[in-house]
Amino acid sequence: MCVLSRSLDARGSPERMALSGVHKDRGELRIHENLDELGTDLADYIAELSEASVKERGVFAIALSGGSLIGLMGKLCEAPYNKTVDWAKWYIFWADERGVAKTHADSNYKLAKDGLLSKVPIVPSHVHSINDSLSAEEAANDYEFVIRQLVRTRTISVSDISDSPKFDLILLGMGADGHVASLFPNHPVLDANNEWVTFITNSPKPPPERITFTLPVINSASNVAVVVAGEDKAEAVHLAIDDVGPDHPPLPARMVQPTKGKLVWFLDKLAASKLDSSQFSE
Ligand SMILES: O=C(O)[C@H](O)[C@@H](O)[C@H](O)[C@H](O)COP(=O)(O)O
Repeated sequence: MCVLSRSLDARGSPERMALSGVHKDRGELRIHENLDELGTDLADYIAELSEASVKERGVFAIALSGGSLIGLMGKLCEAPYNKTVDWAKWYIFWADERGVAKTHADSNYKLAKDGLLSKVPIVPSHVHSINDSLSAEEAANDYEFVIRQLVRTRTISVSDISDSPKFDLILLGMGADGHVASLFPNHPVLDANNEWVTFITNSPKPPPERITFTLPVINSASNVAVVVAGEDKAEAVHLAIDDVGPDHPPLPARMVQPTKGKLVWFLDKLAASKLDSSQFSE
């Protein structure tokens, strides 16, 4: 990837270097040799956004997804982040949740609780999980109601160009089919524009019932990070980032285009292996 630059990480550590670059219209790319480096860069990035947001607004409203993302965030539970991050100011949300009990192995809440939230001093009342005792439709409505209350009190900011919530950071994984959150390719859920939170009952990836942020909410965030690792994702990364022409209907990941916010891709070199480096600049 000759056009990408090898730069110091955010803390200037010579040991932790990433290939980084900017795609002309698909955001910033941070490509890492291995998952260890990716995890360190991701932890640095989240810690910096948290610090900036707490300084500016007094709180940090962050939305998580499921999948391998949570494991890749694991370094946040370690030094120095476990001591330096202002955890008491974090408010946690989910960009999507699966229609299972919170105690179920498939629950995104359980994944984050076990892998991250139980290991750092988050205030329990700041954890806004999706209600697992309701139907998918009711849970989506209920979650939107919760978010509306928190927008009203400005725990979550509001977009200045629509009435959408403006999360400080939304973290997304991406499936090999290009889905993000529970927004799947060719699914009518991609057209949900009037709701902040919606639901599906026929997910191609089990379990079938899911609750998800809609694209307008994702694209209203101040920051969106898409975190992708593994060779099986390389084709979807290529289709989501490179200019591939009109023959390819846009993948959901390609529809992630923050209106005013910043988009950053955290990739390992396997996931980035099919990118067209001629489309990047330093
Ligand atoms: O609940 C979910 O299934 C997700 O939130 C989903 O969008 C996930 O992030 C991707 O499928 C990537 O998952 P992997 O990183 O595990 O492939």
